[in-house]
Amino acid sequence: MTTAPVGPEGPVVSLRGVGRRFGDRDALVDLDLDVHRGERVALLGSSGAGKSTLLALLNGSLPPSTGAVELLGERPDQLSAGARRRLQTRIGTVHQRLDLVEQVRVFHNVNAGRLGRMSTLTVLRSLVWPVGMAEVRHVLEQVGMGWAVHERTERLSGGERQRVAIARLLLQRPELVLADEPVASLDPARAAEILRLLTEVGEQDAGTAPTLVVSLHQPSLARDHCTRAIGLREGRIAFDVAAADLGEHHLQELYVLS
Ligand SMILES: Nc1ncnc2c1ncn2[C@@H]1O[C@H](COP(=O)(O)OP(=O)(O)OP(=O)(O)O)[C@@H](O)[C@H]1O
Repeated sequence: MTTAPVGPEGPVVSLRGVGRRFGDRDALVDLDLDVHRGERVALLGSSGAGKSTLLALLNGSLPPSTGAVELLGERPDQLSAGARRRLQTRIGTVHQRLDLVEQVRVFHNVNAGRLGRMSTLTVLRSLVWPVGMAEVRHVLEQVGMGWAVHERTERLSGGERQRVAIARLLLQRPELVLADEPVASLDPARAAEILRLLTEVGEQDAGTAPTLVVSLHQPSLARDHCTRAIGLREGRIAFDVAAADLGEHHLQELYVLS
């Protein structure tokens, strides 16, 4: 198994001729894509364009139907289940549904960020005697939730839950951060704040530039927080431009009904 981080030159994500089919429907068609360390990529596209499918390929949870997906220098579809899980501990994903356990206290949810690095015994023991509380407190403070360490997760608002999910990511210290519409239900100020936090996840250690792929519906957020914008239309790349160059004509390509 290769565990060394990908060198600065090697792409964090490399897709060659990648397609994904569900039954008789093509969700993604013949994608070629490289993402390099430090890039912040916004994925734009109308509903059903293939954004979530692409993010599932990028976290190794979904194999491609055709072509090759390489993540952090490895082919997840060619790894054993154990090696794939280890690879996935190096990739942090924030889903729309956040995947928090509602009935437990916040520190348990944050501590789940290191599950891949702890033995099963330590995981079970930590349910009773939580480990690493100082670190948990620290990452919660980073997202402005230091007060919530012992709160029950079910009592938190939607925006607070989102911050807890990001604190969990901070503890995981992933090399690649993936986020599927993380700000879809937030007001503009909160949306900007969550994106700022997401771009900072990888900046904890000196010299570690964050690599982020995030699906968004608001082009202004892509321009403000990302370096690159990729438009998906009907499973294909419609454009791939510097985020600063994202213009009205790009969006028309995506959102005008055919
Ligand atoms: N598990 C699945 N089974 C069957 N079809 C699927 C599955 N996942 C995705 N699809 C189909 O693949 C296509 C792309 O879906 P995907 O969820 O990737 O789009 P999206 O761009 O993320 O859309 P949205 O913005 O609505 O979340 C859609 O036609 C969808 O119905």
